Amino acid sequence: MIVPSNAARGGAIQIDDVVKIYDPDGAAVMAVDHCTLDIPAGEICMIVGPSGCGKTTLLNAIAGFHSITSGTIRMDGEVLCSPEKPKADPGADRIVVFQNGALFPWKTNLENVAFGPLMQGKMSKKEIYEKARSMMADAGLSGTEHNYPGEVSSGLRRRVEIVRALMNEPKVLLFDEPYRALDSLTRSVMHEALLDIYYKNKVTIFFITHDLEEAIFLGHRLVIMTSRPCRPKKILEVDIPHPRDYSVLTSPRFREILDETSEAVHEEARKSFAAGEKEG
Ligand SMILES: Nc1ncnc2c1ncn2[C@@H]1O[C@H](COP(=O)(O)OP(=O)(O)OP(=O)(O)O)[C@@H](O)[C@H]1O
Repeated sequence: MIVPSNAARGGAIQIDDVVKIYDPDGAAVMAVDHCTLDIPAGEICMIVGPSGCGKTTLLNAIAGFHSITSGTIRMDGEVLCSPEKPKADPGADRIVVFQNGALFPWKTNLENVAFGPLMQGKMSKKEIYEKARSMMADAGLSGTEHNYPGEVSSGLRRRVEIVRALMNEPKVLLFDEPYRALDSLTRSVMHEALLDIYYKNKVTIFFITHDLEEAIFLGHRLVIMTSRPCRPKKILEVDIPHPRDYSVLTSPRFREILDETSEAVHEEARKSFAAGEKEG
């Protein structure tokens, strides 16, 4: 296994036999079915599955937005949620990166990045701004500090979103199809931005996507989910070394992994379509 090098920082997620049933006394929609998955600290774990299979439900359970019905989710061995406490407490250690429109348009990029820690008041204003500037520089955002989000390209805006999340020193970043509906060129810029920032921070990344090529390009590991209710159908290490760049997309190994996985993904997509799940 290609183990990323930040186990010390934490952020390992253990999903153990998790079930989620919405509206158990009424329509009883089972979204997650006895799902077990261990994500080591610092891994980019790509969750691939058809529309409506239950991926977001799992992400929301980790983030603490929704309860689970049974099973346990732990982070670094500590229980986040379980039958005794079905909903995890949301926390700054697990942040959902909202990729579009979550920046305050009336604040500069620097003010956006500094906003969370300023609200928390745990550090001095001077320290916060120093840290914000340094993290922005690391993410290739020098020179954009005093621009408003609307004044920079969408690629730079997305970097600002991620840096804003990282200012809180999370252990886990959660992404829910952030690049869906973007054209492939813009997506490739986003992927580059994400990996650039990841290489400097090495947080655990739980990343949901429909797109197998995106999953293989970014991930240390692919978790292909079944159609609803979701549970891992196939888990595969992506044994292409990081750091990666776009030449990976044309490499023979990339094509081989795509061949090995696309049938599993399409089979689940067909089942999902036949079951009438909404199209994403
Ligand atoms: N609050 C809710 N009440 C009832 N059913 C729900 C609720 N939220 C989600 N569902 C259902 O649970 C199933 C899984 O939804 P979920 O959003 O987790 O899937 P997904 O894989 O993230 O889908 P997509 O890729 O389309 O975002 C779907 O059938 C959905 O309609």
